[in-house]
Amino acid sequence: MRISQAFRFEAAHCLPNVPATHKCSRIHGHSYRIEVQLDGPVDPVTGFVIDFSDLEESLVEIVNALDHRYLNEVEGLYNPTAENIAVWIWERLHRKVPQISCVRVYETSDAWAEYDGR
Ligand SMILES: Nc1nc2c(c(=O)[nH]1)N=C([C@H](O)[C@H](O)COP(=O)(O)OP(=O)(O)OP(=O)(O)O)CN2
Repeated sequence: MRISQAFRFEAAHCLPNVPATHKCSRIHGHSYRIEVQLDGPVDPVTGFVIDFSDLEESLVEIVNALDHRYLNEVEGLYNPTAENIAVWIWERLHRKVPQISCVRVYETSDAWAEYDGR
């Protein structure tokens, strides 16, 4: 069974490794949407893969570390592309919730990066 939970955060960033002429070399903001997906068996008693509330609790620390921040200053996010944010979230969440199968980061409503640990 596959389940998913989404959360949002607002943050500013710039991309330090693009040319100075690239628009993303300047500080700008995004309303990020993150989708976390989990794969696992359904517990026959609860009917859950995992309780959404427990997953939400595991996400609180991660959201607090990102929400209303300048992402380049967050430890481990010197170059905060959508790809690198997906890996950053995966690494922190996977320690707490080993059933996660992928993390998807929407930087805009049209563009996302997805990481599944590979
Ligand atoms: N592969 C990636 N490419 C880009 C990333 C990224 O994280 N991974 N990030 C950016 C910038 O952060 C940029 O702000 C996003 O650019 P864009 O998709 O063009 O978004 P806009 O809202 O500025 O879109 P408009 O179409 O100009 O309105 C760039 N590339």
